[in-house]
Amino acid sequence: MTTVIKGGTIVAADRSYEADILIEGETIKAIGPDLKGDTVIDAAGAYVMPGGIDPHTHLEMPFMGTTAAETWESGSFAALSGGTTMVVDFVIPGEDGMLAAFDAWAERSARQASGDYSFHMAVTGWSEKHFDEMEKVVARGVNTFKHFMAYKGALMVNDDEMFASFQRCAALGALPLVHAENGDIVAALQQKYMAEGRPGPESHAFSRPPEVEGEATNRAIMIADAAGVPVYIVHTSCEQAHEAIRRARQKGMRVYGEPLIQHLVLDEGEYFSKDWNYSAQRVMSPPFRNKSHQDSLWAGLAAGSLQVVATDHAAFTTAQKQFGLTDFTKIPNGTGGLEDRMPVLWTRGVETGRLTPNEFVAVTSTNIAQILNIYPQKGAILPGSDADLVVWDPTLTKTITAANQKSIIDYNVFEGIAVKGLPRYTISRGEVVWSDGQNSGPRPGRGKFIARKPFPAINRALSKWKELTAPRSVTRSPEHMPIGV
Ligand SMILES: NC(=O)NCCC(=O)O
Ligand SMILES: [Zn+2]
Ligand SMILES: [Zn+2]
Repeated sequence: MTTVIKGGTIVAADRSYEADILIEGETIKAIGPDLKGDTVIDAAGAYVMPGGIDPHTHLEMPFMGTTAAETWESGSFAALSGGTTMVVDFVIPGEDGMLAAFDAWAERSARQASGDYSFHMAVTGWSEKHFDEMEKVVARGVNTFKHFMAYKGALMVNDDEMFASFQRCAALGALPLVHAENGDIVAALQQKYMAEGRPGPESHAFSRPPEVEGEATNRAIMIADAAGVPVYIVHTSCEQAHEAIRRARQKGMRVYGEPLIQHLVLDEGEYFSKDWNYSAQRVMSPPFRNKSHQDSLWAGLAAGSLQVVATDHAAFTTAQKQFGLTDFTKIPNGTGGLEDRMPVLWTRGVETGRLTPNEFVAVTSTNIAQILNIYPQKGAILPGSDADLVVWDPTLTKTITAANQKSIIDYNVFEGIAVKGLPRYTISRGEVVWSDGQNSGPRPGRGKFIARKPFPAINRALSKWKELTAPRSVTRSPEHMPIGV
């Protein structure tokens, strides 16, 4: 069974050109003019791009005394409807450890996901068990380990634990990921605002200023350098953190930064609404920042000092947000965005000239596939690549509203934003899983787990350089030593 995507302009991270794409089964067979197939997908007037990859989601995550309400079924369908064909979700171990948590995530996703997925593993403490389990997790196809420098008393790890885990990552060929906020200072500021009788959601932003994120980002980079391993900073939201990443990269360090679509377009004013629900629905960490931070993030994407755009989709209902009605520290942290990342980034990025279409593809798909070591299976339009594609129609428009979304959450943080540029078709491993105007519907269970191999090349380069530049002891002959030693 073959399919031809006809008449479109292929937009890859490195170039744009006109060609048809022949799909055989689940993969791309050929690219060229006048290709023929059993069925034809019309791409006239449209761009054909690699399907989006969201490297940061939390579907059905147990967190802050509740569980994120977005399910694998609703979340993966929401993703496909917005042009995202793969998500990478965070496995958060409980008391039973990493392997038991992996199994729970694998069971939920295998049953429900309609698009492809992969996992990161969180390291939430340090012991011999963590050390041993990390190797088994890598063998199961996970090459990224997440460290929370915030959420004190829950997920947070200290510097020595992070250093130990980063060294283990280096040895296993894995990449550490970091939520960079100084958790001690956040906890102290949270107490201060509560003690002052300021329990509203705006205090969430006050307790997590950009300096708290900048300091932790610098510290994470320093620890990664000491461990001889690259590092990926998740949800980079401010100039202070971006500056740390930029500076490290200029020094030759392999440091990656991930802004979220929310931080690029929504600002701190969201927390000053008179409507408690409205502000609480937007509580996430780090919080939304002001326009100057947004400008910094956009500039970083264009300049290449920031590489990817994610959502950190951690979607809680309004009722769940109300757990923090009298105490902002109890509002479950997180917002949605899976469905809207691609259209909002296109509208605010490409339509305004802040990003080229090729840069759009790089930050929504290709760079992510390369950093996570699944390129060119994903993130590419090349013969042999998975046929994960979006036929992107730059003339389609809609106004985002919770009333029409695929997500099952009862609000949308992008409510009222008019977007121009949407998928005409989303294709996942050769199958049309979304077509504008005709609800193809999700087929829970069709999504596949994508195993990711460790990164021997980068880690070998780093460890070789570390060895060459390591401090050397001085060998001194007896005549150069004080008498009696
Ligand atoms: N970002 C957020 O507020 N919630 C999800 C968990 C995390 O990534 O910190
Ligand atoms: Zn985080
Ligand atoms: Zn997250």
